[in-house]
Amino acid sequence: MRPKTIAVIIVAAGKGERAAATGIPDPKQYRTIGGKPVLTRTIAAFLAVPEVTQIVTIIHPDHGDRYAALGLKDDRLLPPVVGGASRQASVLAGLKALAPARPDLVLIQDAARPFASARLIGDVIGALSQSEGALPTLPVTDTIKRSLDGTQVSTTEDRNQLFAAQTPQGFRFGQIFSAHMRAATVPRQFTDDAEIAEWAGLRVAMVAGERSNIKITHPDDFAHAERILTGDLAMETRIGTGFDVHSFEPGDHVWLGGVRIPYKFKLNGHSDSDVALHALTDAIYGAIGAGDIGVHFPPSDMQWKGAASTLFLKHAGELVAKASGRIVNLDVTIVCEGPKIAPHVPAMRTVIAETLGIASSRIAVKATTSEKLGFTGREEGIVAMASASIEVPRVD
Ligand SMILES: Nc1ccn([C@@H]2O[C@H](COP(=O)(O)OP(=O)(O)OP(=O)(O)O)[C@@H](O)[C@H]2O)c(=O)n1
Ligand SMILES: C[C@](O)(CO)[C@H](O)COP(=O)(O)O
Repeated sequence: MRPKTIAVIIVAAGKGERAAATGIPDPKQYRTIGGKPVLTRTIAAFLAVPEVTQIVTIIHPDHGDRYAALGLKDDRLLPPVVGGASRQASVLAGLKALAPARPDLVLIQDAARPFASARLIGDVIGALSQSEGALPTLPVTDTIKRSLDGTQVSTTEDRNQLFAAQTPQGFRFGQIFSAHMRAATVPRQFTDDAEIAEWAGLRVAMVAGERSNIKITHPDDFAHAERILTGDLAMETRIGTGFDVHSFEPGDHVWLGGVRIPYKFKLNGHSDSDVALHALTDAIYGAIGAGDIGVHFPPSDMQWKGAASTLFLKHAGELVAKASGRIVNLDVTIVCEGPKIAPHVPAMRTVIAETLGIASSRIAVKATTSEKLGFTGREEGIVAMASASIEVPRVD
């Protein structure tokens, strides 16, 4: 397959009025964090991703000299383009500038978010293989109130359905370009590109955002940004392991890795007995110190009788999100003489990826026989072993 062309629009044409501080003349995107201008950091984050083929920065008409003073040089950097009076208008200016090159994909990024990681950018690109749009989000952790007059609480929202949107937001170029062109003709301001995509009827998938991917909006966000750089708000990596065994009984199929595989036996157990998903689920629980599958889904509870094990895996993924964590990678090994696992590995990776909302490149499924030794060798059952690597906010 032809490599995809992936362009990036970095919108830097705002005035940064809310972040302005007395005695500091530079707008926020030209101020420094850790000695480097915010905009330089944002652009560098995308230059660090080899799949990115071109980057266009949208600047304010008064900031030409400031942009030139950054001294940025790279073959993939296009000349800056002047933006409009709103973020929406600035993005459209970027899309128009890219139209002659017509890239396959476009990522739209706020200059004011200097800490998007290469991994986050990769996840957004990865999600675009299955979705028309990809949006990094974080679950809302504060209780959210609605007020009709700004002084009295009117209602409390159900935060379980609320997510904070970040950038980069990724799209197929042609689709977001025509959506933006149409949006420019209606009397409505859209605050992000995902909202324009939703309005145009495009499907936008959520990928896990990052706590460190802050938008510098207010003066104290600079201190916050310095703390991110010095590691005070850094993430740490946790490892969890999972192990599961189920015995065979007469039957005609097994569930493994979320896939139904015809076989001469079935696996005995309370749920669908998917050993591979059980081991993975326990590995995730283990990495975040959240007990094990039996604690959350007791076998004594009849509601889990025959349950699809994707339900358990999804729950573990939700606990990771609640802990503001993110799955780095998962690895499971299935030990059995049969059925043959290899033909089903791609489908298993897809089910696991979709259940957890992560890229399938973060998932490995492997299989081995035990050389006819032991209970797996005698075809009495199947074993699965898994490990999970998960990043969570550092605790000291
Ligand atoms: N006319 C505009 C307005 C905003 N942006 C960009 O959109 C991003 C998100 O906007 P925001 O953080 O609100 O920036 P400002 O508009 O600069 O901030 P303020 O509203 O405080 O002036 C920023 O990188 C900003 O430079 C833009 O390119 N063109
Ligand atoms: C696009 C955005 O970063 C998503 O959170 C945000 O909406 C941009 O900031 P603004 O203040 O709404 O312009």
